[in-house]
This record gives sequence, structure tokens and C-alpha cells, in this order.
Amino acid sequence: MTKTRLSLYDTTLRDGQQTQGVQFSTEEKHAIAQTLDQLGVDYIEGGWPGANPTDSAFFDAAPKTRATMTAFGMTKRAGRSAENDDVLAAVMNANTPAVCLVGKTNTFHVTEALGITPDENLENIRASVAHIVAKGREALFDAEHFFDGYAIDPGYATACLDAAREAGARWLVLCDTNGGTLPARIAEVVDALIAGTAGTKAFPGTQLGIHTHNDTEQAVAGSLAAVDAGACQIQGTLNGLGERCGNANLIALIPTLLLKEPYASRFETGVAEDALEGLTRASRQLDEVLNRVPQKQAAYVGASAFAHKAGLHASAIVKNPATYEHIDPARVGNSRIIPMSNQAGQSNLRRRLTEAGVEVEKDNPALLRILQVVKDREDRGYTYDMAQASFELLARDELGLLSQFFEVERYRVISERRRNARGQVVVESEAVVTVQLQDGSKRTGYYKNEHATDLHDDGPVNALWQALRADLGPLQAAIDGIRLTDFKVRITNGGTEAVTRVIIDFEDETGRTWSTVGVSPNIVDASFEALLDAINWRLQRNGGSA
Ligand SMILES: CC(=O)SCCNC(=O)CCNC(=O)[C@H](O)C(C)(C)COP(=O)(O)OP(=O)(O)OC[C@H]1O[C@@H](n2cnc3c(N)ncnc32)[C@H](O)[C@@H]1OP(=O)(O)O
Ligand SMILES: CC(=O)C(=O)O
Repeated sequence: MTKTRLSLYDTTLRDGQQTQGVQFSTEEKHAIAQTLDQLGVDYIEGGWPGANPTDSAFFDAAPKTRATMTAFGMTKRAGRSAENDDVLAAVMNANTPAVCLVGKTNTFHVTEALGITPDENLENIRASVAHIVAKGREALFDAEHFFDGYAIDPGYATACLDAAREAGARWLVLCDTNGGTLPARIAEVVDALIAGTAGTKAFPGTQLGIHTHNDTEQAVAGSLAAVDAGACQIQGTLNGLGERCGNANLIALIPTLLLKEPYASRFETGVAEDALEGLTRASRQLDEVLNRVPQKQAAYVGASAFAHKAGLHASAIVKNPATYEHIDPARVGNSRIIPMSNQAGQSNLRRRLTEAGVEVEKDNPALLRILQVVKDREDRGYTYDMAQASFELLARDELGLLSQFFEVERYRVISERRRNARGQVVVESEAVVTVQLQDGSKRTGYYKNEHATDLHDDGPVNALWQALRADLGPLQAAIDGIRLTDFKVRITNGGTEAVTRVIIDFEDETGRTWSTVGVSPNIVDASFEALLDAINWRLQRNGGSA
């Protein structure tokens, strides 16, 4: 059977940025675009050029992608030509090969929101799309509020689609803008459009796209319903980011289309099998950018998506993973977790330790202890998914393989905000750390950014880091090249109390990277724990020498 090609259109950088609390920097947009390109989507909607400086800067140096880079905008306003509409001009000036314009298709919105006549709106759609096509670009038309408009006046909603089609739009994208249309209704409307029973001419499925919102938690189901009925483009976002409750989640849709029937047999997409293995990484990368905790129960890519906790599940999984898994987690770059206190949990743990260069024989009682410590600590707010170095230290400790290179006797950190003699606000931090080395000698490291030309220093955590690494005597050479590359803070639950969790990423002069975690009600102390783990991990790995 010949497969139908489905087009995947990503709008993470535009509709995703309409999520409350999300504001990508230009650099972040570039990184996300690269990830999307590697994944194999067909279109990347980079934003709305001219609407804000970040989006404009993104298009000023748009990344070279295999996917078609697309600028988003709206149809021209009434009373001016497409050539003279400044908002449309900014969109066109981004010089992207494709342009997607949102336009009204619901008479209620035409009269209420735009305050123009339905005919004027039809002309705005027609002229705007024709303008894009005349400039040699591919035109997409996002039919805003299409399903609601269709319910009120199907003739007018389809006339809007027709105006865009007549003007040369490649894709007519049916938007469930308010997210209230259920999948069965979406299928019914798409069916009618393709069959030509909707009041006007028939629209081929190869020209129809679907853009759903998740206001009833059915954006993915709505997209699949449209595809079932014949639509050939799906618009969505990574992790379902988007206005209000979000958009259709491509991270759930892509593996469904590739791995599940009837989609796998009927359709093909631009996502290759090996790119699918990058899906979990792509999802986590976005969470990293947003400083969000990855949603554990996210379909396919969540840390719990293939976690088998119940005893019956875990024991069967060891015999054959297919017993409790709908797909092999490796296909989407995820992995199986069998948590805690059973034989399978130990196998899992031994694998993690081997990766860290620590070989432990089967049935070593320390394995159970490590599992218990991990469980207790995670209950107190720690997380070891992202802090492999701290996990390794914990495991080494339980196994009696942890070398004690030094002990911290005390630290002290002061941050001060004051006015200097010129009346300017100055913020300064200083820290002192005293350690005892193995030979009993004491060392004290001190740091204050005395030579700062700026009026604000890098804060108490940086001062502590500099003081901790300022004087470790003979151990100094082993830690000199360590650099702190990222610092993430989160308030989380430790038992019944809110605590601060800090995760810090490090890199050394060889490019090796590692991450550590610290937890405390006190943010400075949580940070100190993570800093200390970083130095200890490096010393364990290097045996205390450079
Ligand atoms: C369904 C969606 O998600 S569509 C995407 C929505 N995204 C955004 O709005 C984010 C980016 N938007 C912006 O930065 C701004 O709204 C801009 C720069 C585009 C426009 O800003 P402003 O000129 O200040 O207009 P403002 O945002 O107040 O209002 C939008 C105007 O566009 C008009 N408009 C809205 N949709 C359309 C359309 N499809 N075609 C033509 N005009 C439209 C409105 O009637 C309103 O005009 P009015 O000011 O004469 O009443
Ligand atoms: C265009 C768009 O984002 C919507 O109608 O939801």
C-alpha cells in the first residue's frame, strides 16, 4: 500500500511562546530550531517577525534548516493594500521561504474583533495570500476559529478557505483556536470538507492541515481525528507548549504516527527511525531551556513512561519487557526503570554503576542499601536523574569506595547591598571556607571580588565556589580546570516541608561534564552541597591528582 505523506508543522517558537511564563531568547530559539530540524519536522514556524525584538532577531540570522523556515503573521488590515500593510511587510521582510498568515473565518470574530464586514475580511484573506504568492513564497493560511465559525455559518467559514485557496495557499489549516471542539466533531467537519458536502466545493485532504488546542485535553486526539478523516498536515509543539492549555503535543503525536496502527501502515513523515530515538532528548532539552521539571508522566518520553514499580509488573518485565510495555523505550530514546528493592531494581542499579566505572557483583547487599538511600533522599527533595555525579558519590559511599580527600570544617558567606561614597548601589559578596586535609593540616580559602568594575558581583554562590576552590593545597591541581556552566534552582517538597533543590552543571578542561545536586531549606547551603559534590566527584575520578 502506498503511504500518504503527512506534513509536520512545528509552532513551538510561535504558539509555544504564547504560553504564559514562556519567553525564549533568540539563542534559545536557535537551539530549539536545530533540535526540531534534527527531529525531521517539515516546517519550523520561527515566530512573528516585527512583533517583538526577539522574533525579529531570530529571523535576522535564521538558522539554516532542512525544514522550511516559516514566518507567522496576520492577514492585512482593511482599508489598505497588502503592499502597504506595515505588519505584513515586517513578516515578508524576514525573507522566509514560507509565510503562514492567520485570518478570521468566523463571522462573529469578523464583526466583533475586527469590526469589518465579512466581504472585507474575505478580500483581506485573498489579497494577503496573493501577495505572499506573488513574492514567490509558499503561503499557508491558518483559518482561525474555523470549527466555531463553521458551526455558526459553514458557508462563510468555507468561503474563507476558498479565498485563501484561490489566491494560491498551499495549506489551509483548520484551527480549533479555543480548543473546545471534540475529536468526533473535527472528523465530521474534515470529512465534509473533503467530500464537498460542506456547502462549497470539495477541498483535497492533501491541502488541509489541523491546528488544535488542548483545552479539553484532547488536542492530540483531535489531530489524529483530522488525519483519520484525511487531513495531511498537523501543527503542534514540543511538549504541547502553547496558548492557555497548550497545543497538540508533537512529542506524543510523532511516535504515535510512526509506531502505532493504523498510522504506521498508512502514513509516512519526515521523521526517520534514528531521529525518533532523539525524541526524549528533544523533550528534555526544551524543559532545560524553560527550567522546568520534566513531566514524569509524559507519554513516551517521561521518566515514568517505562517505570515499572508494582511487583507483578517488575518481575514480569525482567522475563520479557513486552509484558508491560507498549513499545520498546529505546525507540523513542527513553529507558526502562525498575525502581527499588527487588532483583530487577538491582540489575538496573548495577548497570548505572558500571556506566560510572564501578563494578559490583550481583547480590552485593550494598545494592539494596543504595536503592533505599536513593529512595529516602528523593523523598527529601533530591533527584538523581540529572545529577549522576552525586548519585555516584552516594553509591561509592555505600560500597565503601569513597575516598575522603578533605573535610569541610566551616564556611561563611556574606552578601551586602549598600551605597558607596558616590551614592551608587553596590552589591558585594565574600566567602571563606576552611577545610581539613587528610594529613590533618587546615586550609582556608577566601574570596571577594575586590577588583570588580561593575557595581554588582556574581553573588554568594559564586563567592562560595571561588573560596572553596581557592586553597585545597596538594589537591589544587586536580580541580583547577573545573568550570561551573549552569545553575538551576527549584523549590520542591522534601517530605512535608518545602525545600530548595539546586542542580549545578560543571565542565573541566577536557570537556568532560557532570552535574550534582544539593537540597536544603537554605539556598546557599543547598548550593554548597552541590559544589562540594562536584569537587569530590572530580577527585574520586582523578584519584586526587591532576
Ligand atoms: C490565534 C493566535 O494565536 S494568532 C497569534 C496571536 N499572537 C500574537 O498576538 C502575538 C504577537 N502579536 C503582537 O505582538 C501584536 O498583537 C501585533 C504587533 C501583531 C499587533 O499589535 P497592535 O498593532 O498594537 O495591535 P493589537 O495587538 O492591540 O490588536 C490587534 C489588531 O489586529 C487586528 N487583527 C487581529 N487579527 C487580525 C487578522 N487576522 N487580520 C487582520 N487584522 C487582525 C485587530 O482587529 C486589532 O486591530 P485594532 O487595533 O484596529 O483593533
Ligand atoms: C493560529 C492559531 O494559533 C490558532 O488559531 O490557534
